[in-house]
Amino acid sequence: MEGVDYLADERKKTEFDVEEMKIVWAGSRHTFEVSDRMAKLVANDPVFRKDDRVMLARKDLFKNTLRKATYAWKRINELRLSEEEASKLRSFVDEPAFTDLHWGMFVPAIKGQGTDEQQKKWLPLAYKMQIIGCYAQTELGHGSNVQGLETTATFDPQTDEFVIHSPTLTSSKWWPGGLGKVSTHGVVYARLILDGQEHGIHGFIVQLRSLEDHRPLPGITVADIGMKFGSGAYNTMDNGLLRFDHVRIPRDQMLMRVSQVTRDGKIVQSDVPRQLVYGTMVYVRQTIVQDASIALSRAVCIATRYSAVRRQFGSSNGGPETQVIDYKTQQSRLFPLLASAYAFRFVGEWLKWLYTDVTQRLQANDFSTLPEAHACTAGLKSLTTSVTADGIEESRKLCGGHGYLASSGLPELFAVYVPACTYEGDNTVLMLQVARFLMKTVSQLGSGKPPVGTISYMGRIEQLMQCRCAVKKAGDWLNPNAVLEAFEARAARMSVSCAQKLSKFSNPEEGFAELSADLVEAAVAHCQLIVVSKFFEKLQQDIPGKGVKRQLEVLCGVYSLHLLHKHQGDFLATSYITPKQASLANDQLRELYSQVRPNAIALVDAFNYTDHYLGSILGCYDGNVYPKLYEAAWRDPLNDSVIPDGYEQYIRPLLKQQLRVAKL
Ligand SMILES: CCC/C=C/C(=O)SCCNC(=O)CCNC(=O)[C@H](O)C(C)(C)COP(=O)([O-])OP(=O)([O-])OC[C@H]1O[C@@H](n2cnc3c(N)ncnc32)[C@H](O)[C@@H]1OP(=O)([O-])[O-]
Ligand SMILES: Cc1cc2nc3c(=O)[nH]c(=O)nc-3n(C[C@H](O)[C@H](O)[C@H](O)COP(=O)(O)OP(=O)(O)OC[C@H]3O[C@@H](n4cnc5c(N)ncnc54)[C@H](O)[C@@H]3O)c2cc1C
Repeated sequence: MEGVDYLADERKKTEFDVEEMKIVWAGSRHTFEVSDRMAKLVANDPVFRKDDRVMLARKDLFKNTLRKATYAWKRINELRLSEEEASKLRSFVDEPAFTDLHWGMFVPAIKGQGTDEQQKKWLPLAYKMQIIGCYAQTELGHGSNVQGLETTATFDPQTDEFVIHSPTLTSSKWWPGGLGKVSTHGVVYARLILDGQEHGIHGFIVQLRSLEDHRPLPGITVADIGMKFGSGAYNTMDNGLLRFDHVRIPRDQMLMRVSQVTRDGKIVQSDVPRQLVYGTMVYVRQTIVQDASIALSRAVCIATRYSAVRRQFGSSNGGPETQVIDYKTQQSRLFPLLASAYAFRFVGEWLKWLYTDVTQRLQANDFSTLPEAHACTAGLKSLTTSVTADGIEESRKLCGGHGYLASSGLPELFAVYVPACTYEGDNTVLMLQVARFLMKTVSQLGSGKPPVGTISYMGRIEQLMQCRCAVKKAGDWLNPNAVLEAFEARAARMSVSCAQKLSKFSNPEEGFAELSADLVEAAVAHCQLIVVSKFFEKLQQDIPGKGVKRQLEVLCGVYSLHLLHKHQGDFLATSYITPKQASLANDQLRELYSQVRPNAIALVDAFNYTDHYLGSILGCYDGNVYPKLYEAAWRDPLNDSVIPDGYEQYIRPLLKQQLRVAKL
């Protein structure tokens, strides 16, 4: 029935002010209002329709994306949207496109690594989209190991130019989004060669296509790399390949904030650390953490609403069957994901602050917090994307068979999301960077330089190595100090144990390689501690609205205790807790699930997602799932005719043959 809210009874159970929770989720009233306005603008515009996407062949799909991206740009200009509004609008269009890389990497690379003069020249062109850019770093043979890139940029002092060249097949650029068919320019990463000597990897602005007819410029070979995982999904993006045959660019197109090359071909290093060449990746990793909470919350919203609609077993006297959300097993799989979505939201908010802080310091030539910013962005990118990718797949399973339908929205969400575990740094490679930072911190303990920021707990290492958990009853696990100490002791002990094992190797690099699996586990423990502690910090803030803070306390409990339960091996092996205390944590967790249950629907309503953005019949706001599934089935092109194409050619002769066999 039109207009009926099938989840109304669920919504009546809510114990908190959902409107206020929407503000908490958005980050501020202003952000909420902008998001809400942009989401509705996109949802109400038929050009942004996306339910047909999985049916389209690649060429049509790509052209459709070009149409939407161009139309979005037109609307942004017509409505004179601010940068914030424009970025929200693009995100609600919800379709990977060349614009993601233009705004998300090309522009930030010029901003972060270009001199003032270079910014003045290139940014206005990019802001007006008079040039379209991509970020061309990865090569066919080299992705994780940036120092292993093979593309060369050789300075020619005769002409005051760099010669960009791809010396081997494996040096072909491979993967950059927007490169395959659209970008006119790229920030290309290459090995700088001056007078026959190598000077490491640097970024160069290179024009790739003519601004007149879009043809590749002389010496440039460029194409799309082909279909990727899933239908629809990331295939809207033209990830590309690119080869250079001695392509010449003016000297001033090397991004020169970190190092400058003079007219006579000498390199001048500024005070800026060389790692700032990697600055765009740090920026994007930070945004990926914020995006993880969005992707996970979408999947959880779908799975939660559908779990309240779906009923299986337990009917007595002809009454309705049990809502699957009432099964404890369903709760123990779903509610930790719900809590993780909120946890990632808050840690993402904090990471954005950290990034802004480090950027301001860098501008004042204070580089002291750069190593921590690198470790936090790398580690949290790795942790949150891994959990989110697994969480989307778990949400699909939580929806049973119907979760496998494209119309559930989950298969496409998964296919679009999973590469986040790989791009911007493979998750294992990034966790090893965190481990390197942890080992360095442990080795410097006692040097008189106290660890600060997210690593400051290491300053209490003696206490953390000796303390024992004081929990006596399940309710004691609700005490934030008990939980924090447990996570700190676990992280500290795992790091120290790795450092002790490492010290037995005469060659530290060999030891690091040998122990790398243990080191990744220690890094994960450290990153989980950051998320838990940032959730507790959020709860210290003034949070208005009836029952809002209480719900967040419950979710924080679910987040931390489900991790404690899942990783109880770590907590037991490091002798911080006893098996009895582990069991009490699990008892408390079960109790918390019961407290989440009546509020579950309202907690996902607080994400404020439109049905358009969710793109899921199972997750639609009114819960009217079955008629919508039935109607959607009829819209499938296969159902355009009763007798399928191919009947005469294949099915009929087959059946005829069966008939002949039967007559024999
Ligand atoms: C929408 C999707 C679009 C996708 C786009 C893409 O995927 S784009 C492509 C994305 N591609 C990728 O993401 C590729 C991933 N790979 C990489 O980022 C690098 O190759 C690496 C970090 C793995 C190794 O780096 P390396 O070989 O240079 O060296 P090393 O390990 O020997 O470390 C030396 C020192 O540098 C430090 N340090 C390192 N990074 C940073 C940083 N960002 N900041 C600050 N510091 C940093 C490190 O801590 C260490 O410090 P220490 O101990 O001396 O005090
Ligand atoms: C959808 C998508 C979009 C992308 N967009 C861009 C873009 O716009 N621009 C761009 O430049 N690049 C882009 N990339 C490339 C991306 O950044 C790389 O794929 C990524 O950095 C991983 O590198 P790799 O492919 O070399 O993986 P590999 O390093 O080859 O990884 C293979 C395996 O080896 C393991 N491994 C590697 N090194 C180590 C180690 N030291 N220790 C232990 N294990 C290790 C990894 O964990 C992984 O299991 C994109 C990739 C994808 C999938």
